[in-house]
Amino acid sequence: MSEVEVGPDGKIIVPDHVLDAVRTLIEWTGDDVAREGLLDTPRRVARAWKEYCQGYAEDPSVYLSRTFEEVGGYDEIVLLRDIPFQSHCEHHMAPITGKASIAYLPRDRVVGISKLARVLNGYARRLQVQERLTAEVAKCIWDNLQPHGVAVVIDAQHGCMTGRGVRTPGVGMVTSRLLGCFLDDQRSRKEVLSLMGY
Ligand SMILES: Nc1nc2c(ncn2[C@@H]2O[C@H](COP(=O)(O)OP(=O)(O)OP(=O)(O)O)[C@@H](O)[C@H]2O)c(=O)[nH]1
Ligand SMILES: [Zn+2]
Repeated sequence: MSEVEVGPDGKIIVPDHVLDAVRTLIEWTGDDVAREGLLDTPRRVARAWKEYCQGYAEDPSVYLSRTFEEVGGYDEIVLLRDIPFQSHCEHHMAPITGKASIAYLPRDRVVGISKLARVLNGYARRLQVQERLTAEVAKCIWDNLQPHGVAVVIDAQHGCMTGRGVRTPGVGMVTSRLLGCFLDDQRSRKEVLSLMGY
């Protein structure tokens, strides 16, 4: 990822070639980059994209480095249900909006629950396909917490299918990645999917 410079106003300084790229796209779509309402748009668009894609500047596994072992012997499923998120598809750079449910069965330690949402956002704020996003979140939890099982289910709508192309608003894409006991043991799988509401 390229380094960013920040100005005295605390905002990212956008290099000229990035401004030019946005201007080129605006012109190509048919508008006039010199009209007043669009003068600052290239800078805003560039900064917005840096924010949409701020996951490139993060290593989500860092969020799972702080764990707690004193959990009163709790050894059941921990689930964060229906976490809203936004990502962008790598094919059209169109928004992917949806919700994710993330569960794990701890082995000997748990993590602060907000960290599961942080891991999700760390991967969502990149150019993605939903399948990879689902797999990356699951793998990160599996590798770093070494739990008995991990389950991630994502239900999302793709802007490239609603605002353009096939234009089918309201269609959800559902992906899942089950690891460990949630993959191997049918009862555990049923339990976690039912807690998630599936
Ligand atoms: N599997 C998968 N496909 C996606 C995802 N996001 C977007 N797509 C699809 O990526 C495909 C790209 O297909 P192409 O034929 O190369 O592009 P296109 O001509 O713009 O396709 P249309 O969207 O059908 O107009 C489309 O079918 C999209 O619906 C995703 O997260 N996972
Ligand atoms: Zn797309």
